Amino acid sequence: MALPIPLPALSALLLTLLCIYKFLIYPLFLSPLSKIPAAHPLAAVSSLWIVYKRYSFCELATIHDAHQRLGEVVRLGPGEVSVNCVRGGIQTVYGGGFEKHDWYPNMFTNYGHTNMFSMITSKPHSIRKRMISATYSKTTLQSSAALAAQSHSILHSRFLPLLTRLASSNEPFNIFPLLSAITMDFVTCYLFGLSSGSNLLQKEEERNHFLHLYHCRRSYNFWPQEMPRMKAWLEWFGVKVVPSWVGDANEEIEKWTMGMVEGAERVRETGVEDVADSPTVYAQLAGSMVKASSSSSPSKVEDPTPETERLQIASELLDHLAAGFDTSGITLVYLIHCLSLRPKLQSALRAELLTLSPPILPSSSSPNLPSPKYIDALPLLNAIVQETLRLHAAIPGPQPRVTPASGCKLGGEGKEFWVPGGVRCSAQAWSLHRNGEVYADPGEWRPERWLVEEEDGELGKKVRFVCEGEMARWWWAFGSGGRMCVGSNLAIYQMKMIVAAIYTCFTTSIVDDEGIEQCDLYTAPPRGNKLMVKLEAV
Ligand code: HEM
Repeated sequence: MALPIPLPALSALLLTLLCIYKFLIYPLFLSPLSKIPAAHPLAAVSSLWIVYKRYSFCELATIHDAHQRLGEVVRLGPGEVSVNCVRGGIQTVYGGGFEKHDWYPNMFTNYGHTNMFSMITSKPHSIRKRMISATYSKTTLQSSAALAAQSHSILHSRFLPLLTRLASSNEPFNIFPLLSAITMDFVTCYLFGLSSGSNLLQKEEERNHFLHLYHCRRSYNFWPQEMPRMKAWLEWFGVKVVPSWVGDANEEIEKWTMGMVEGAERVRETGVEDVADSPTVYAQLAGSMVKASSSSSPSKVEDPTPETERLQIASELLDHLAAGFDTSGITLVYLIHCLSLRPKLQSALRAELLTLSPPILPSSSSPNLPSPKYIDALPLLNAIVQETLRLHAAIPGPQPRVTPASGCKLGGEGKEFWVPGGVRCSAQAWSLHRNGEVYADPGEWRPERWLVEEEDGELGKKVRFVCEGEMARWWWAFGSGGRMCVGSNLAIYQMKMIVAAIYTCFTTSIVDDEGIEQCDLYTAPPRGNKLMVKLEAV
C-alpha cells in the first residue's frame, strides 16, 4: 500500500516539526529557563542578539540595563543567564565552585598551555593553586625581604626620580602608561627577581613597544572568545577575521616573558647574591612542579617532559604578569583621576601619609620604606582604594561559569528559578557595584562611605575604615570563591605603595581627561587610553 504522503516529504515535515519544537516551542515555553525574564525578545530562541552586543562592545551596559528592568536573574540566551544578587547569585555560582566556561581557555592560553586562570576543571586548578597561592598571601608579602628590596628600588631609583623630573618640567603628561609600567615592574620583579624582571619605568622605548603590543589586540578578542568555531570555519574559507599581526604580537609577548623566565632560572641555578634578585614566585612554582612530577602521589595528573613543564611555568607566569599589571594600572588611573578632582582630599591623604615612619620621600633622605603593615592600615588610603575598585572595577565584565549537571536554584529568597545543568551563567561587578540599595548614590566616587568617625579620647576624633555588612558582601572587585583573584594582596600592596609615593610628594591636577570613561569590556581601561595630568611637588 502506498503512503498518503511520499517518504521524502514526510521526512521533511517531521524534521521541520522537530526543529520547531527544539528551537522554538521548547526554549520559549517548556525549558525551565522560560520562566526567567528574557533580556530581549529573541533571548529565548537565539544567542545572536547578545553575541552582537558583545561584538559591538556594549555587553556590560546591556546586561546592567536588563537587571534594572527585570530583576536579579535574567535570561541572555537559550542556554545562558546572568545573576545580580549575593544570596542565590554570586554565593551559589562562585562560592559553589561552578566550573569555568570555555570562554577562558579560548582566550587565555599561552604557549599552547592553560594556566590557573584558564583551567576549566577544579582538579588541575587546585593542584596548581596549592603550588603558588602561599607566595601571594598577605603575611608572605608583608614579610618578604625580596619584595621590600624590590619595592625600595622601584620607588626610590625609578619612580620618584622620574616623577620629580616630570614635576619640575611643569609639562602635562599621560600618566596611564607610567602606571602600567610601574605595576608591570612590581609584578615581574616579584615573579622573576629585580635583575630578571622588567624595567619599563626607565626604558621608555620598551615600555611604549610593549604597551602597543598588549593593547593593539584588544578589539580582536571577540572572535576567539565568543565565536571560536565560526572563526576557524571562516579561516578555513580563507576569511581572516583576526589579522595575522595579532598572532605576531602574542608571540612577541610570549618571547619577552620567556626571557624573564630564563633569567629567573639562571639566578635560581647560580644562587641569589642580592635578596632583591630572588625570583619568589618563579622559584616556588618551578620547585613545586619538579617535586610534583617526581612524586608518585595519586593526585598527580600528568608526567610532563621538561620542555612541557617549562612552557607550563611560562604560561602561568605570563598570565600573572598580564593579570597583575593591567588591572592595577587601570585602578590607579581612575584613583588619580578621582583624587585630582578633589584637592582637599589629596591634602587629607597627604596628612595621613606623613604619619608613616619614615614617610616615602624622594632622595636619599629616606632610605627605607615604611612597613607595608602600616601602609596597609591607613584608613583613608584604604577607603580610597576600596571605593575606586568599586566604581571603576578593572574587571567589571561577566565572569562566565557553567551550572553543574545536577542543576541549581538561582535568585534571592522567594524569587528563585530552577536552572538545569550545562547553562552558562555569570555575574558582573559593574552591576553588583551599582546597586543603589547597598551603595547610596552608586555612581558617585565617595571614599567616605567606607569610613566611620570615632571618638579618640583626648586626641579628639579619628576615622576608621569599615568594610562589613551588605557593602562588603556586594563588593566583588576580585571575584569570590575558589577562582577568586590569587593576586589580590599583591595588587593592594603595590597600589598602596604607589599611591603613597605619589601623594606624599606631589599633587596632581587634570589637564585633559577626554576618553576617561571605561570601555565596555571584561577588563576595562579608559576608552582614550590616557589621562593627561600635571604634577606639582609639595
Ligand atoms: C587591581 C588589581 C586586580 C584586580 C581588580 C583583579 C581581579 C581579578 C578577578 C575579578 C579575577 C577573577 C576573574 C574571573 O574568574 O573571571 C581574578 C583572577 C585572577 N587574578 Fe587578579 N586582579 C588584580 C590583580 C592581580 C595580580 C596582581 C595578580 C598576580 C600577580 C593576579 C592574578 C590573578 C590570577 C592568576 C587569577 C586567576 C585565579 C584562579 O582562577 O584561580 N591578579 N583577578
